[in-house]
Amino acid sequence: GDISSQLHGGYHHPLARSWQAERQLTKSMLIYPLFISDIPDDETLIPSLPGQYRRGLNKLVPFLEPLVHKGLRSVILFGVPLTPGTKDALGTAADDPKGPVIQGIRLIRQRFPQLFVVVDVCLCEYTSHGHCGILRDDSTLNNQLSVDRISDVAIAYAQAGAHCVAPSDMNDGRIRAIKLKLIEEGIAHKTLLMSYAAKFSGCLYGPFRDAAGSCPSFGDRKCYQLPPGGRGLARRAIVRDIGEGADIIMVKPASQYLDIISDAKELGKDLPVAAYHVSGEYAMVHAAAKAGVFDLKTMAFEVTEGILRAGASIIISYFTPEFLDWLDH
Ligand SMILES: NCC[C@H](CC(=O)O)[C@@H](CN)CCC(=O)O
Ligand SMILES: [Zn+2]
Repeated sequence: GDISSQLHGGYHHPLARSWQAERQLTKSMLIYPLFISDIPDDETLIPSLPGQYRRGLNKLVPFLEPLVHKGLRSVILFGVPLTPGTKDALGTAADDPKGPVIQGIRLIRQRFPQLFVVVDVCLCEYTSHGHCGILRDDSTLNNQLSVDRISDVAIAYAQAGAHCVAPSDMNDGRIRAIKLKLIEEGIAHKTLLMSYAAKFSGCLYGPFRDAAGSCPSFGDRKCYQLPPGGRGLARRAIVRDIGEGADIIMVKPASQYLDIISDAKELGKDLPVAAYHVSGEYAMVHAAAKAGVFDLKTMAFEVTEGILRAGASIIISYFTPEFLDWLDH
């Protein structure tokens, strides 16, 4: 037949097939989420997040040592305050210098200087109401108070040694506020600002909320996380956050939002795009593999291939420890 109809020759060999991919997963693309609690010797399995644990400060180093040895390059920290009475309406504990996150930053920076430390910035783990900001009397978010508080927390984490701060709150204007305060504090030159720019509401965060104890005590996050159908809103949020000074744009969740990752790459073609393979997506792959739908490792790579194909070059993934092993063989 017509010679232009012949494509098979281009991918008949495994190496040629690998050449067809614009990006291939490497260890340096992976960021591993860590749940750090305020009970020093805590090491508790998170039932809804297979193989993942909540750990206190005393358990972090022994856990991380072998992973760093295997090539772990970056972690993203989430604080899990368990001590009763820690939470309040303002999320005061979020930037407690004695809290698990700030102490975790210092410990990890000191023991693993080669690790790139990303810190999630939000209030939902520290507020009594569980929302990602400060509320008005009518229970809607007070944008100005929330942005002021979130940006203060981001600065505290940066000053404690975070290489990167990543606000996952989805309050309007927090990227600009954080960038301005980083500049005022004279640390903008050594702090990467990664925006959860296109973060969608939905049912894929359940296991995380179990782990972090960050469920909203009433209502939901539909008025500040993006509506799943809102592709235009996501594009507008991405353009806005790039304009406000984001150094990396993140899309979250990942596997059901590949069009948004592709949009982010198009709109932010000069920035790296990150994608967060969230707790529900991770748990889904485990549950399906356990049900015999497919092989776990095969699917973990297949999901990741799609996320990379869509345009991401950084992946936040709970599969990171396994990928460190799988990528070596
Ligand atoms: N700050 C929001 C946390 C948010 C989940 C939520 O909406 O509660 C994500 C953490 N950044 C959840 C991540 C996950 O599910 O893995
Ligand atoms: Zn939050």
